[in-house]
Amino acid sequence: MTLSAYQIIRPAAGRLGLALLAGAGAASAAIALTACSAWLISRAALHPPVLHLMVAIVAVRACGLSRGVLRYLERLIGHDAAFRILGDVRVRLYTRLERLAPAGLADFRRADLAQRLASDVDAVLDLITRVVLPYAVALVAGLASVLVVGALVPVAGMTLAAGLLTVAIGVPLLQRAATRRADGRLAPLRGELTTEVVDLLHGLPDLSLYGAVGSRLDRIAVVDGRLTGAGRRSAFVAGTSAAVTALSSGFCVVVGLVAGAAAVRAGELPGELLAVVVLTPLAVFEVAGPLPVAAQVFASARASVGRLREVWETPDPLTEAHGETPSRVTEAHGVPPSRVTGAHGVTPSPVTGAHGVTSSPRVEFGCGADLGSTRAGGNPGVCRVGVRSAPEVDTVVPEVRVDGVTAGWVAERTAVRDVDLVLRPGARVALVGPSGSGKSTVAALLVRFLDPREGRVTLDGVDARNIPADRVRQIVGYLPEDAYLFDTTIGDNLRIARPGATEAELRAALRSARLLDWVETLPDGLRTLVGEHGMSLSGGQRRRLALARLLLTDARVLIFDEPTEHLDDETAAALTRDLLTAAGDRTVLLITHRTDDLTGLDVVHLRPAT
Ligand SMILES: Nc1ncnc2c1ncn2[C@@H]1O[C@H](COP(=O)(O)OP(=O)(O)OP(=O)(O)O)[C@@H](O)[C@H]1O
Repeated sequence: MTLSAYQIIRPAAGRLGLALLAGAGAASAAIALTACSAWLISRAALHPPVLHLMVAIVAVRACGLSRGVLRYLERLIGHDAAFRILGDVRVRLYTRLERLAPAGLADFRRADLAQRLASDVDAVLDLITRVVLPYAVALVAGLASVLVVGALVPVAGMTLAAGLLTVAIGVPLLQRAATRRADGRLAPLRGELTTEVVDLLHGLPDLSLYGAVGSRLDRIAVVDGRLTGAGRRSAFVAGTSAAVTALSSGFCVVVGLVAGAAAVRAGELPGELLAVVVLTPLAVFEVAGPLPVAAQVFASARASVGRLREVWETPDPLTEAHGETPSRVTEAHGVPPSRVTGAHGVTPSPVTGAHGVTSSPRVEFGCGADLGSTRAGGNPGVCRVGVRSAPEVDTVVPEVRVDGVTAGWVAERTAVRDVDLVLRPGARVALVGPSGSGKSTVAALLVRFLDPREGRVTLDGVDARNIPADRVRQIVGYLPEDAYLFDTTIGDNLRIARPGATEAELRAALRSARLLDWVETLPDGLRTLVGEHGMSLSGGQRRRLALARLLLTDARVLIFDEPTEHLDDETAAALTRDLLTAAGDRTVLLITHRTDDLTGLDVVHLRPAT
């Protein structure tokens, strides 16, 4: 998937064109204002009848007024276009990130990613308002001025053309050679510095304990030094470029004066036009003056756009299966006792008793013609889950199977190999295994954070790759080991799972997670702030709050990843009991290290991939 320049500007290409026209008009008006004024002053010195000056007087007024209006329009339309483009780029990137996370983002550091999403995206704005528009406007206005001055005094016109080419092309080329990619290094260095500072802030307590704060600060100082060096070099070159631009402008004025005076003496140029030839270059260089800076902005903005492209073009961790049976209907009633099977790496283990699955709607996954209305927009071959009749799909607990799955997070490493697992509707299964054996990876496969390299995960027989990831996650809920709590209230943290939830629903979820009694003792109740990462809660309260959030969803298959980690035995046993009770008739997959108390659960052992 590529991100071309056209794709970037497409949402506001028309507006950009208008801004360009307005900008070129404003620049031409400014140059014409100087030229007309110069002619008017020279001509007036000869005391002609005032009527002979009327056209020039009107032209000066018209140019003076239109310059301001057109400049305003250029800014207004240009920035409007740029912000539209910026908004579109941000939405595209966030959508892409959503698709990539978490498996596709393994190679990116969080702070650097934040830097890319903030200042690197802003560079797109610079690219449009400080590079594309100034260059385009200078091209139009410069060409017109060269033609006019050249028509009056050819040598002056050619000198002006040479001066403008020097400023627009020569100086940027020299700049590029002088900075030796310093400009291009600014964005990555800023990303590196942000990463180091965020790392330091996160790890400050540990670094203090080990007395390692100084060495981290030294590392930051090194990166900061490199960034300052690149910035200083860039600023020095910008200053030199400004000096060369001023010299070029002065040179064109002097040549215009000398060549123009010679033309007047030779009778080839009326005297009052000499001022036009001499002063027009000054106005043109007002327009062309920012071009060396624009070229510098271009170098650093190009690096930023390259960094955005890296995110955009990161290979998709999710794949779509081919050759799937078009559609399939499953009957959910009369669910037989569930069974867990294991091939390589998984010990076969019978499972007893489905838990109260009684509903019997017909649920369809796939791409049957009669489900055409549920086909996922713009993603051929991917179909949504459809329901032929009430009750809702979410009341049905599908059978989830993992068949001969091999998968990994990074290309060169395999996290799980040839895993088989069956979760019959209503089953209660404990997935146990040594640390690093791939238990969380199995969970990631079940919610399509990751797709199998070999084998397949199915929901009621339909390959999960044929069901949009979002939909899979509505059916299969996951409570990760490090479930994230946002720095907001208890209520808002819960509403992430169900934005329209009423207070009664929130309280019911908290009650199921055995947290309601505690919340009711708080002066602010559901409006209590939990702090960054939920730091104002205890470990057990954090987990119960995250559990309540998961219970608030309609997911019919619940995966709990080490929910009792770091809790004492008594609290752990109570939490396990509570979450199994709260799960009701939903399927439960409990990932755990603890093998001491798994009463009522069918135990599946996962062995490491290698
Ligand atoms: N997001 C990730 N990016 C890259 N590699 C990962 C990621 N998550 C897990 N891995 C790798 O996959 C392998 C299996 O890890 P996983 O977390 O699934 O094991 P686990 O059995 O859940 O471990 P634990 O019990 O310690 O949580 C490990 O080698 C780990 O390094």
